[in-house]
Amino acid sequence: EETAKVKHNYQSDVARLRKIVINSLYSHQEIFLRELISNANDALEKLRLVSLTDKSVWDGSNPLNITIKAVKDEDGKGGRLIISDTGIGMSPEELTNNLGTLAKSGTSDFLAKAEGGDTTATGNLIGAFGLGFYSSFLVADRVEVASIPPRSEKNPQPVQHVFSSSADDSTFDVYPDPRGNTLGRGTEITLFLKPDASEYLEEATLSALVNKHSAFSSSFPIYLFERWTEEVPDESEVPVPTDTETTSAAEASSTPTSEDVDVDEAIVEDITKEEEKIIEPPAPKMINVTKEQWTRLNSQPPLWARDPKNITEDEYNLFYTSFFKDFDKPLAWQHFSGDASSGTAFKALLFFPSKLGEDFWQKPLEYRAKDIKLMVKRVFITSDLGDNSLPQWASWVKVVIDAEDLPLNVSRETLQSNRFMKQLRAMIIKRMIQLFTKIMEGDDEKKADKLQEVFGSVIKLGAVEDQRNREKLASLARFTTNQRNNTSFDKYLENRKKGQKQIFYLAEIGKKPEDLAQSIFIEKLHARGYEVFLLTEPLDEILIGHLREWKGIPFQDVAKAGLKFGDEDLDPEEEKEEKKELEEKFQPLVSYLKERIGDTVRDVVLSERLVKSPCAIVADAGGYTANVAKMMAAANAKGNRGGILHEYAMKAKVLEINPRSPLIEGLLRRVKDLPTDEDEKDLDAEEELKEVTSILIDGALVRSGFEVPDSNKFFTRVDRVLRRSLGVSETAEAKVEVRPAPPVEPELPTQEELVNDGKPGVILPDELKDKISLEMEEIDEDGNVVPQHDEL
Ligand SMILES: Nc1ncnc2c1ncn2[C@@H]1O[C@H](COP(=O)(O)OP(=O)(O)OP(=O)(O)O)[C@@H](O)[C@H]1O
Repeated sequence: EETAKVKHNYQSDVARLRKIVINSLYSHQEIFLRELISNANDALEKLRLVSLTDKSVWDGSNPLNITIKAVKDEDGKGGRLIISDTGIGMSPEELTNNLGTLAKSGTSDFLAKAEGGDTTATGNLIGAFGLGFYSSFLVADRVEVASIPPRSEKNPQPVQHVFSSSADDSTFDVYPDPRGNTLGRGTEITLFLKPDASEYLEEATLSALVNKHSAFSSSFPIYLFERWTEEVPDESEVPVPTDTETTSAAEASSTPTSEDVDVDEAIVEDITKEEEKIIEPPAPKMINVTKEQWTRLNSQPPLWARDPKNITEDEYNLFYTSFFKDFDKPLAWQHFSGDASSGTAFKALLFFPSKLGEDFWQKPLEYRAKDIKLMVKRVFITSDLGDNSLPQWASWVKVVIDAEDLPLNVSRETLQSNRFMKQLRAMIIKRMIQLFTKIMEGDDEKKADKLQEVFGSVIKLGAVEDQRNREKLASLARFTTNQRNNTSFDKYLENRKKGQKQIFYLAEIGKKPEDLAQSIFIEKLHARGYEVFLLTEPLDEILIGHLREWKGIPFQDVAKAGLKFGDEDLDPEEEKEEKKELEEKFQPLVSYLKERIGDTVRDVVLSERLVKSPCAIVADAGGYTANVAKMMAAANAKGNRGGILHEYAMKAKVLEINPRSPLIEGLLRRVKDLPTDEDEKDLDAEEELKEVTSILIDGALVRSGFEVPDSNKFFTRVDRVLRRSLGVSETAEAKVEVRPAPPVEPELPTQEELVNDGKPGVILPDELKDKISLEMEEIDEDGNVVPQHDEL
């Protein structure tokens, strides 16, 4: 060849990706066709977009389409598959950059995962990530891409180039196409199929595959080259008179050679001859002719333009997976049309995926919608809504929307200020909430559960983020309570007790609802049959903080002061009397504790919320609950101190004691027994009581989810109390004899010492130690084994 080939090395990520593709996606071989068609479709869309502003690129006359042609080798075994488009094409630089490098962010992480054998990653690989061009190597040993950009003012003399690569090369070549400009414009991808991929040479297979995966993925026509043979009367021949001899002569010409005819066929032939003698006149002479034709595969109008009544579930699923390149079927969809108030008629399809991509949760606040495909009269315009982009919580939704009468040749900037575009955002969100509601209120419980599983957090995020739709989204949010799962705020209110003027909740991030249900803060509520929301997700408490109330009823953190059952007024007289008595009775203990509590808590009160537990630490209305204190501590560890307010909030806690707990009664007795007279002071008893009190307060902190201020002291105290109850001396120390380490040894060990000492760096399990002997070889700088010296 005259033309110089330029050899390039693949960027290392490409080499890795190709390897993963070839090794791990073997069972998904067939996706290559969908990926290549999708690339061709993109190239055609780009051409059409460019031509809106530069007519020299495409004047609208010559066709925009995708063609597929299979060419079998002469020997009938292998062959080539050629996929062409008349799109934007690629210059030699673009061939090198687009096909030789991976420009996508997050690729490396992704590849590492897939290489580590993460099988969910392989599914994502096809879906979220998209393999694009590299999927060619699933079916091809070698791929040649010939491409030429359109003639334009900037590039008046484009030259058709070829990118060529084998599946196992670490390099690729780019060179001028020796055939010259055969394409005119666009790209032609030739796959030299692997021996085990020869099924993709069958037109029926190809046609079925396009119908399955790609029929909807392009609005440009996709043509398949079909070639078949037909038996037709040979019109070139003069009609033959009924003459047996000519017939057998004609037959002889189309019969295989004698070597090919086996015995069975010879017999069949005999029978045929017999029959011929009976049937007169003989059939006209037939010949085989080869017929060829380009058949359009995707002649149906796009799915969104069709009547929903005539569309099957399968069709929606297939459309979704191919159009949005998702590996999994959608969870739900809505097909709708209408006239926006701007006067623009449109048809639209909205899908909920069956899971949220990892990239969404990694950075939900930076995530931008990328799957809102705006079409005008079936022509793709943009998926960039610019300033009208969806709020984060909704940005994962997948929508195709086809407007009838938007001006086609407007720039993207003017498009964004178009009224229709401004309405689009609100319209999509409205439909999303509608679809959420429909599923939540529908009969399909499984689907509703799945919806909560996948989108539960997103709904809560929306309720926090989207003030306008807060009510609606919050009403879709579901929580676990001490009584049931999947409870909405409305359902909670239906279950409210008479007089109850608060919605009770308890929050601790990361805890399991079952564990939270054991909390001392809900002991009494639970025992009395009140329902309490158990909030365990980070967004839950934030949402409640934003809402403050539901239908006029305020939320009450049950770990905070201010909890009211609401039926206190209904308390019988005697109970009120009893309460007063208790307060008087426990007054000495309360006073004693108030002296002892120091900095940890602000006040000591008799508890209304405890049933079995002796005491609890409850946050003031303005203070931090244990949950918030933990989050603040984590934030402070990163260096931002909250100042005085923070200090205050950390300390704004109250110790509640349970007058019905025997432990507290016992404590009261001890306090009362303390001699008050200076002379009679029993220092031991005083000290003991102090210790017991400290343990009780610390225990209350831990039980209530807080940290003890000094865990060392705490355990020393516990230790002392244990000794006392075991009758062990409180001062006796552990008998210890510590042998000091041998003296300092600055010399490094010799090789021999090391070798004899169980071979450094190689650790064998005990049971193998005497079965395996390791032989050490010395290796010189060039990597050769140095001959061992004879042992003396
Ligand atoms: N038929 C084509 N015509 C013109 N350019 C193409 C064609 N096929 C691929 N390209 C170019 O090569 C680039 C890389 O293609 P590839 O299929 O690997 O990834 P992609 O299409 O960008 O991403 P994805 O397949 O995930 O959507 C494309 O972005 C495009 O610029």
